[in-house]
Amino acid sequence: MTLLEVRGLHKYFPVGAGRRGLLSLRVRRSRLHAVEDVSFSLGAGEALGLVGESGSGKSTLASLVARLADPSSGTILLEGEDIGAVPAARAARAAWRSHIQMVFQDPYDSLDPRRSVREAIAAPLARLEGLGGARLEERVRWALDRVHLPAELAGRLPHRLSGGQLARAGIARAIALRPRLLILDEPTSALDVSIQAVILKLVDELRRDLGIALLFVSHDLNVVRLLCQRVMVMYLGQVVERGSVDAVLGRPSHPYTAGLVAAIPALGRPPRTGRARLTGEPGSPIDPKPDICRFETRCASAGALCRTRQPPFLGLDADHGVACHHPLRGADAR
Ligand SMILES: Nc1ncnc2c1ncn2[C@@H]1O[C@H](COP(=O)(O)OP(=O)(O)OP(=O)(O)O)[C@@H](O)[C@H]1O
Repeated sequence: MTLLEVRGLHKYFPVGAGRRGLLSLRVRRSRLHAVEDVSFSLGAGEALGLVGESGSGKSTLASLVARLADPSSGTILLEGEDIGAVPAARAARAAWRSHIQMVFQDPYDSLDPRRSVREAIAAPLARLEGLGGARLEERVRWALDRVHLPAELAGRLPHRLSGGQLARAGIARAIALRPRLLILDEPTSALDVSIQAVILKLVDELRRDLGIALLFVSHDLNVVRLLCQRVMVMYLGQVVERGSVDAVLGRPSHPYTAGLVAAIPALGRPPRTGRARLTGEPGSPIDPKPDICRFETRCASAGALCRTRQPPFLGLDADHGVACHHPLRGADAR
């Protein structure tokens, strides 16, 4: 069953003071294209990884789907209901608010330093579900138990918890509302490597046991491979490749994906070198030329077509698509 459907989502940020054209009376403002024409769907209980270099638009897309920010245009459907049209300021009180929850990189973004863990978990339950008394306490206990956080830590303030305990508390707060979709933005990047693995295992356990779908933002393709069934690769605000983890990371078709995959440090061997290696810097996301492939400046396969037309999104098979005029095939991809 489709839980989430996103169609043609855009997010522009105005930049600079604006310029007046020579022959025009209108002031033209520059725009930063943070998310551009993004479409995807997510099934109930499914995990979708969102990968790409810094600045590719992952966090902006996550915050649009979490309805913490308003899209410039496009549609976001949750179980068929159009939640994208509700302004973010009102979304906080919407009936579907508890169905989508976000876990941030820094637990302090969701845990008030002056509130105990118990209060942090209880507040949204009281506000959104009107829970109180024994039922509220029972749900708080349930959430703590699900994330394996000892009940005796519930009275502590966030600064008296370890990094791993804080991460668990942030997840407990989100799952206490029994969401259908959990959005995790680099949830473990602030943690020690040994604790990261434990927290990721916990997230996977919650997805399996509670049937929560995950939108998982990460720099780390190894983590996405372990945790997700599907993956979406972003470059300068656009989705350049999408599909099952096996297809996209096993047989990448976009030269950019191939570059990211080649850079994965596998156990016991250094990152690959050669054709697939990513070099150069991404172009500017401010007022990008409309008729040009965004990756053209870094692409070894770029030709005349790439400099005159944006590549359309092509379906390669049932669950694998790529936006490239010259997709890689077979051995090219490695
Ligand atoms: N509030 C904002 N105002 C202006 N520009 C913004 C704003 N938020 C993000 N951007 C810009 O939008 C683009 C996408 O940023 P975003 O944070 O979504 O990328 P990201 O892929 O999540 O990067 P990272 O992995 O570093 O978090 C960047 O160019 C960024 O500078």
